[in-house]
Amino acid sequence: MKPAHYVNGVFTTTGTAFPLFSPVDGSQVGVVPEAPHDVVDAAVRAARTALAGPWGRTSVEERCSMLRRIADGIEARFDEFVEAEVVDTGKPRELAATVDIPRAIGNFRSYADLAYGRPERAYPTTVPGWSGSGQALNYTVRRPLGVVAIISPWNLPLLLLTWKVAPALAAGNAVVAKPSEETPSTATLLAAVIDEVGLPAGAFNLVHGHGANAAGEHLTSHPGVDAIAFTGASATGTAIMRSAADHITPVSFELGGKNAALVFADADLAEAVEGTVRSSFTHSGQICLCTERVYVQRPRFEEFVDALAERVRALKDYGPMISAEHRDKVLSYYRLAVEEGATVVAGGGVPSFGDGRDGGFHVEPTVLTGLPQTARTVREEIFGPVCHVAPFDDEDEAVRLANDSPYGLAATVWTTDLSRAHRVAPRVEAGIVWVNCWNLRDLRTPFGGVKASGIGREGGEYSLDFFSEPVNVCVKI
Ligand SMILES: NC(=O)C1=CN([C@@H]2O[C@H](COP(=O)(O)OP(=O)(O)OC[C@H]3O[C@@H](n4cnc5c(N)ncnc54)[C@H](O)[C@@H]3O)[C@@H](O)[C@H]2O)C=CC1
Ligand SMILES: O=C(O)/C=C/C=C(\O)C(=O)O
Repeated sequence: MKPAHYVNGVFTTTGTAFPLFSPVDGSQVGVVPEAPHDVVDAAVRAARTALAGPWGRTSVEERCSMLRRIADGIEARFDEFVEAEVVDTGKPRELAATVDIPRAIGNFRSYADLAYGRPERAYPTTVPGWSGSGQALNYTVRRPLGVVAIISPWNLPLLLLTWKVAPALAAGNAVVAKPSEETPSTATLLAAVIDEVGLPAGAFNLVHGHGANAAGEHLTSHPGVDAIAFTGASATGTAIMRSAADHITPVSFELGGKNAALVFADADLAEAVEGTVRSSFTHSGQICLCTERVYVQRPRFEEFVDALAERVRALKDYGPMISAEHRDKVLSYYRLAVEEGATVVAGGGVPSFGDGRDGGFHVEPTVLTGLPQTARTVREEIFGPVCHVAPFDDEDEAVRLANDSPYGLAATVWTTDLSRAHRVAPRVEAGIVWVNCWNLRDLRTPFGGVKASGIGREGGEYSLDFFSEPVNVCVKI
């Protein structure tokens, strides 16, 4: 299915088309329509109208049933979704088939369960001295925020889009979504499924296009938008927040990370190495949760670096960077690392496959050592298949190094000492701390970051809270 906007229940390709390239071999695989301002305006208007119409009158039971049917609809077209995700991102098919698409289905099912079973609190109130009984019943009802703009990135396109769309719809909002300009295909398929399920026109709208000075910015600065949920770069979060400030629009932000792994000398080293291969190199490091800083307790430092480097040199079946631009950015960090004095213990360049992939946007999985904590390579998010490994001496130093970052999204602690795990985890300034694992996700848990890694929490009830407004009703008895 070719990328198309979906506005008020109608597919359209209005707007200048821009090319879509395969990250695997650099070939052009399609075109994407850039939504002009009037298409974005029409989407926001359609969403507003939907709230005043049948969509605004749906019960939570009806919405949850629709969410389940959307999940079924994605499942019925599973292979088509996998193919579209692979074409757009170049990620290994297995990753799309075992993570991205199943997780999108899971997002709709889990929010259907959560929204349906959601309790609210009531407070029997007595106010001494109040004329009459002085008694009341206070209870809370939740009302949707209204028109919600959802802006999603290219790294986990359907997973991250549906992570926001599902709770937004469950809570009764009308959605205008803009996926990344690099990955429009699964979002268009999602619109097709939503169309088949028969959501009232305007409840879900999709516009394609770029971010700054284009469809994305027009949407996030739109006075008709009541809330913005965004996942992407921290710098983009800053820009969106500026637009949102004009209308005091609430935001939920999942931003970048420069995530640390702490490997203590008592860790199961083989497990820590294998875990770091996953945490640093899954999807070629293009996940905000990926580890880019590894700190290893000094007695095991050399052993860890040798074992990690050997595993990383053996990685062969990895995907490309999303674009030529992003590849160039990652390679500029590989050069910067050397200028800053790094030792490149694995990778560091561009691979040669001897086939069509040489026209694509691959970079080598890379392990660095030898940089000071102040190096830009150690402080800035690279978002590629690279980690820097440095030694530490004791627990306090490990925590200090982990926290010495403008970001605070995720961290991993590798230790067999349970007391240490419980001591260290709460001291790390991050939204998520994994112990002896990485990216083991439960969709009910709070998800988000501190410092430059975001604002607010999504996941489970946290998303339902963001996408709704609590209203206190006080009934005098
Ligand atoms: N989840 C994460 O943490 C992600 C981090 N990144 C980082 O960001 C860098 C840049 O990648 P991009 O694709 O440019 O990420 P980005 O943050 O610019 O793009 C994410 C989404 O925001 C939209 N957008 C961009 N500027 C906007 C604006 N001013 N107003 C409204 N919407 C806007 C984009 O069109 C896209 O849909 C990457 O090199 C990587 O380091 C990128 C994607 C995801
Ligand atoms: O929810 C997950 O499992 C993964 C989330 C990843 C991001 O938010 C990201 O890479 O931006």
